[in-house]
Amino acid sequence: MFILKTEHHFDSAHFLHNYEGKCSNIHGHRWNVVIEVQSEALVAGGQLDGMVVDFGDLKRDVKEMVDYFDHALIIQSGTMREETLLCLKEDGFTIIEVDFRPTAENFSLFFYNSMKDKGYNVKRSTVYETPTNSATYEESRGN
Ligand SMILES: Nc1nc2c(c(=O)[nH]1)N=C([C@H](O)[C@H](O)COP(=O)(O)OP(=O)(O)OP(=O)(O)O)CN2
Ligand SMILES: [Zn+2]
Repeated sequence: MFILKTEHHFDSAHFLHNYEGKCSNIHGHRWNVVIEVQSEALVAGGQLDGMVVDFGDLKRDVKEMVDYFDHALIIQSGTMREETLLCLKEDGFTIIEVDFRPTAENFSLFFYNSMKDKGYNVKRSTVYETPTNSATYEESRGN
């Protein structure tokens, strides 16, 4: 089995709704996203001879997916008053609403599925919220 790994980061703010502790306040992270794709076989012949996929293509797709979230305030839909949201947007702030609580775990699943949707055979997706805290999503064996 061949496994290719690439990573890219984004800098964004978030908060955890219904959380008791400092993470209920708006704060920022450098989120590092590590994507691994797998294949039993290598391409034979042509430009991709001896590769699973071209690192260039893989890196471009991960960057594109991750850059969407860069320099934004990420909020779980329904966790901020509409008036507050409107004011922030009117004042030019970039707000990205997601339909999940923005935890490292949920982001790892989100990026796993996004890469799968792009056609990659994803092995696992890991999201670092801090240099020492990360969450990984991978499918259980048998799936
Ligand atoms: N299982 C999870 N636990 C927590 C998550 C998460 O995504 N998954 N997220 C948070 C907060 O977002 C928080 O920012 C991270 O908390 P913490 O580890 O306390 O952050 P720091 O490293 O910045 O802590 P310091 O001790 O102040 O350095 C909470 N939990
Ligand atoms: Zn946080």
